[in-house]
Amino acid sequence: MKPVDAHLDEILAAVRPIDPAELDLDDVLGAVLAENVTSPVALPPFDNSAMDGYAVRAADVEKATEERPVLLPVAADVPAGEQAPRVVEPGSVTRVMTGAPLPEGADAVVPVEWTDGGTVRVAIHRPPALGNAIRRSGEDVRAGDVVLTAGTLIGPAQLGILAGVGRRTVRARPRPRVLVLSTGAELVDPGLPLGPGQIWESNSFMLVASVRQAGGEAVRRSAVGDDPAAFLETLTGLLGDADAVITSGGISMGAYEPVKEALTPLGTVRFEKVAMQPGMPQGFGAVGTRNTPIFTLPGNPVSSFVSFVLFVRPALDRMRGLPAGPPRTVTATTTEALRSPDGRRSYLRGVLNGAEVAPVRGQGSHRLAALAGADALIVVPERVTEVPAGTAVEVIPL
Ligand SMILES: Nc1nc2c(c(=O)[nH]1)N[C@H]1C(S)=C(S)[C@@H](COP(=O)(O)OP(=O)(O)OC[C@H]3O[C@@H](n4cnc5c(N)ncnc54)[C@H](O)[C@@H]3O)O[C@H]1N2
Ligand code: MOO
Repeated sequence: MKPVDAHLDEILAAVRPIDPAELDLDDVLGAVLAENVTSPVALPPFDNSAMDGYAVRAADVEKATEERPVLLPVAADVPAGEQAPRVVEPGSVTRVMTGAPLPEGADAVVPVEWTDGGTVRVAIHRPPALGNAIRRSGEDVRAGDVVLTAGTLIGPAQLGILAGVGRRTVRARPRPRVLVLSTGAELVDPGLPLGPGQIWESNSFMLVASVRQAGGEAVRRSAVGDDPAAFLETLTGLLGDADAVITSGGISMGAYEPVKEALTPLGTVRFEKVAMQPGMPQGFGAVGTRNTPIFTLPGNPVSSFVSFVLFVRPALDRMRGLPAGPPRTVTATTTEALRSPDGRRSYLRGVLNGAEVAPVRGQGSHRLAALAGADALIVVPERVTEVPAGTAVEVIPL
């Protein structure tokens, strides 16, 4: 059987980062920057007030106390968005709002809470320190500074600074578009009634969610029947400009294996057994004129889920231009004894609790409810068949 690591290596060697494109800011959440972004201006662009209050010359109000407030005329009023009067003359103040430009000569802002809030004259009853509540031009970013580097994953905060430096579009690798197809004549869409021998289709929902969580966009097509020709037609029809395809089911040793039967003659998808439990039957290759990578995952729901974590997720990372490799593991102590088949690496579902991990009840690869109660995969190496309680094990947090 093929080792897990060899299968992942083969996949990572075959998939390439998606070409960058000029993307609108509204479409870049989850994309990965393909340029260094510099700021054309300083941020803040001008000295401005950090509080609603009064721009003053600190020396004018240094003697202010609760008992003896200093009374000064309000010479001007500057809301945010207005240009400041050129200068605040000694012995007067300018009323300012948060974000308003500071008038020349002002060296402190007195928050309105330290005053009587006057608009013609103001009584200030507490002296500000020099520079109080002033945000200096360029203290966040200087003009020409690189604010984000190529390879950065764009999240909400990164979107904030892109907009903050005035960018409407950026060059970035878009999120991979993934077509998700599930196969099986026994499958019925949730929401519809079940007939005899039928079950509700769950893999396509789980895999679409996995794709989205992994930073991709997904298109779902559930319950393609068990006819290889119909499967191939559906695949070809939906392939379009997808960056990757995931299928579930139809790849093992049964009499009706539409995915395997449809794709094997193409010669571009390899079906093999990978030394793991669950998820032993695997297929990977390329389809269509654009050599779109295809992952044919086993139909058992837990097998599909684990295969995504081990193989598809790293591949999507590579396609996004992010560092890609096996899932991150932590070490924990198992609270119970574990069993694993000889020659296969097990990924047992478990619950991680600090430095301890407990396997969930029900390790069968059809046990969706048990999977839903887990938040980690406990890794048992190929040659290990029994792990006593209290042993340190590697764990993949989910
Ligand atoms: N004789 C053998 N039988 C099986 C072997 C084997 O080596 N020899 N391998 C077993 C293993 S391991 C797995 S995993 C499965 C993989 O089978 P397929 O990928 O062909 O999947 P199916 O046969 O279509 O389905 C398996 C199982 O999962 C249920 N299923 C499938 N798709 C969905 C879905 N979208 N939503 C919910 N449930 C789904 C399906 O009803 C079956 O119960 O093969 C073993 N057999
Ligand atoms: O390898 Mo299968 O994936 O056990 O259920």
